Amino acid sequence: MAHNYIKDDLQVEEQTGRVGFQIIITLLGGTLLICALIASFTFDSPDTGDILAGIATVLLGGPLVWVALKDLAQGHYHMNELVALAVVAAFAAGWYIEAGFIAFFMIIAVLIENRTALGAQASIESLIRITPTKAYKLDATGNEIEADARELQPGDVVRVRPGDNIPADGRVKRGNSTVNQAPITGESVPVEKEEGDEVFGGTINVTGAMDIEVTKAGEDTTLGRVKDLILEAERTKIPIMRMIDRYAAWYTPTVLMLVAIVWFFTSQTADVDDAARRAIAMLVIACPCPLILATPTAMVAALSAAARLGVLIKSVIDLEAARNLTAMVFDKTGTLTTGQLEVTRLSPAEGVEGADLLRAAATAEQSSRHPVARAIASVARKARLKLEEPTEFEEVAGKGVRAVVGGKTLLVGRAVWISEYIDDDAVRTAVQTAQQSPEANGLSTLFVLQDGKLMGWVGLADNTRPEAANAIDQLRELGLKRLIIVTGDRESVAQRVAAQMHTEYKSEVLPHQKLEMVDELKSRGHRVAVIGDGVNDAPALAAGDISIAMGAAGSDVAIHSANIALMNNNLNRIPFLVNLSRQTSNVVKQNMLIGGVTIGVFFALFAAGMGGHQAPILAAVLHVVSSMAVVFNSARLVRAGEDIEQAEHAEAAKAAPNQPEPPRPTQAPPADDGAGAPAMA
Ligand SMILES: Nc1ncnc2c1ncn2[C@@H]1O[C@H](COP(=O)(O)OP(=O)(O)OP(=O)(O)O)[C@@H](O)[C@H]1O
Ligand SMILES: [Zn+2]
Repeated sequence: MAHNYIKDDLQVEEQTGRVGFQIIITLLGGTLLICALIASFTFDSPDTGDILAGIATVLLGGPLVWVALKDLAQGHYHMNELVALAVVAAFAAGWYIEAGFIAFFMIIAVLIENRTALGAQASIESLIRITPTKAYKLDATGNEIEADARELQPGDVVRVRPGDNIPADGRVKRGNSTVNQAPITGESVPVEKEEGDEVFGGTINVTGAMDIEVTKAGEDTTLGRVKDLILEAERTKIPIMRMIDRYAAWYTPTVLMLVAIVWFFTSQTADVDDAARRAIAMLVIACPCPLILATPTAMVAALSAAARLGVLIKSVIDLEAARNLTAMVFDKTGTLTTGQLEVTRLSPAEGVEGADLLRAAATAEQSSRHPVARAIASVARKARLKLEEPTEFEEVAGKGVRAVVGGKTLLVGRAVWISEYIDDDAVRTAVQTAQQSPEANGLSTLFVLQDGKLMGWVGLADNTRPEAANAIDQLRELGLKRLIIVTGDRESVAQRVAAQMHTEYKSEVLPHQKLEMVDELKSRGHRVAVIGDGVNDAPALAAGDISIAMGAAGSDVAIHSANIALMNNNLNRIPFLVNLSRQTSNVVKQNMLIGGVTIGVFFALFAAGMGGHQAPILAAVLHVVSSMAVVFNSARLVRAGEDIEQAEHAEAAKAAPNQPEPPRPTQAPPADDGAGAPAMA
């Protein structure tokens, strides 16, 4: 904040309270000033006017001078000194009305600056303050008791009805519904929720009633994390902001010196009053508010626009850097594709039953969170297979899993890795043949090995995200030179996806090779963003100049491992980010120009005697106007991404009327139909 009337670290509410008090003082001072003006015109004796203006100046200028003195006493220079000095000088010269007006305009500037800054912060706060305070907890007998949402504990079960805010993060225990997750994910299309699905505190339950088992409550929820991150991001600084902080100490003395020089010469040639007016006007116009506000107001506005679309930028440094990216490395599974794989083929080896192959694969994969593991688990559930608990389990990143069940060792994973464990040449050839077979073409394949014996393979398919190709086209139009898909999956799958996206690709890459690729791009001078879902790509994410985690809602790891957390899975947020970064940079440049030109040009003009008798008040008005121009210019950024939002709203509205299921009453868990078992080959 430009003038430090208000401590940054106060809570918003307290700040708002302070601002309210200041408005009253300002209004009072302003009224007195106007009375003083009228009095000085209507009464012959100027005394009444002067007394009123004097009181107004003390009311308005008092705090200003007080803060300046306090700053001086603490040994740091701020811009307050310049204005304070101007007010004191005008007061000392007996120009009470001028002194009053300078103080008045300064305070108006401060109020609007603070209001707007608070406004931006408050918009984020409002995004955050949606955390509900009430919850309906179910006790052991199934009775609802009203409870404080902040006092919920993991394990509690709460009931939410249509229209309720969901009080905490949790998992649906009974019932189903659609949920508007926009407060967290920035996506207004409601999401279907059924038993076992994850829900987030602060999102809005739309159609049905659900019982939810709390997994995280209070500050631990996703909403709590998001709030912390946004507030932290606002405190971060890009280098130019640090530079301004550093030069601020030199600024005030330099201005004072220049003013002293002008004063020295003009007081000898012109009359002293004129010299004093010039000096006062120069002090006022030199106040660097517009320059100091130029960057932070733009950054905060951009951060809040991004947050609204579910793009959590954790530091303004990354917001600033995004505009200069030249390359992007995309993970495939879960990033460009939905990551919701489907088992489309079971291909048991001779003498093995399809069901046994599936059971073996599912048993080994039980504890894995990899998308392929989930796909297999889901089919096994639908086929109602009973699974044994492995006695040993190990996941080899980017390769597969190893489990020991009933004394037998199961290996499930990619062909190359599995082949390492096959002694029999004929079997190894069989794996290769299967891998190259037309049935496996375009499918992700997992081979299952039991005690060195091949049980067969499982084929999985994944769909590309509908908006992916378009998002990548936009990135290309934005001038990004290299767009590369890097995947651990096999060639034929990677090639198919890359063909749809018109990008380069690299397949069958191990996690550490993803990292090496990023390093290589960087060594060639590229500024690289890595976009991943956090599964087997954490090292690559860490290596990027900027890392972007997809679908971060619900995954603390993803939120924390990347510079930018995308709370939804919508890839169009990535070109939006690059655009936003460029817009923000432009706004900052415009602001600097507005501030620099106003201060530089008018400083010189006032030195040359512009404005005559009105110079001090004119300077105060110009200072307010230029500060406002900067603040409002920045505020334009808050609207960035509105087109995306509107398009999504329209889509949500279109989807709403023909929703497949009417609101359903709670309780009865939907029966599992057991259908959907995959085709047996
Ligand atoms: N838990 C697992 N069970 C079985 N196979 C696995 C497992 N984890 C990895 N694999 C095998 O290793 C390969 C590479 O995995 P990795 O996670 O690196 O990439 P991916 O999921 O295929 O795609 P992307 O790299 O685009 O995310 C997978 O295609 C799969 O064949
Ligand atoms: Zn100022």
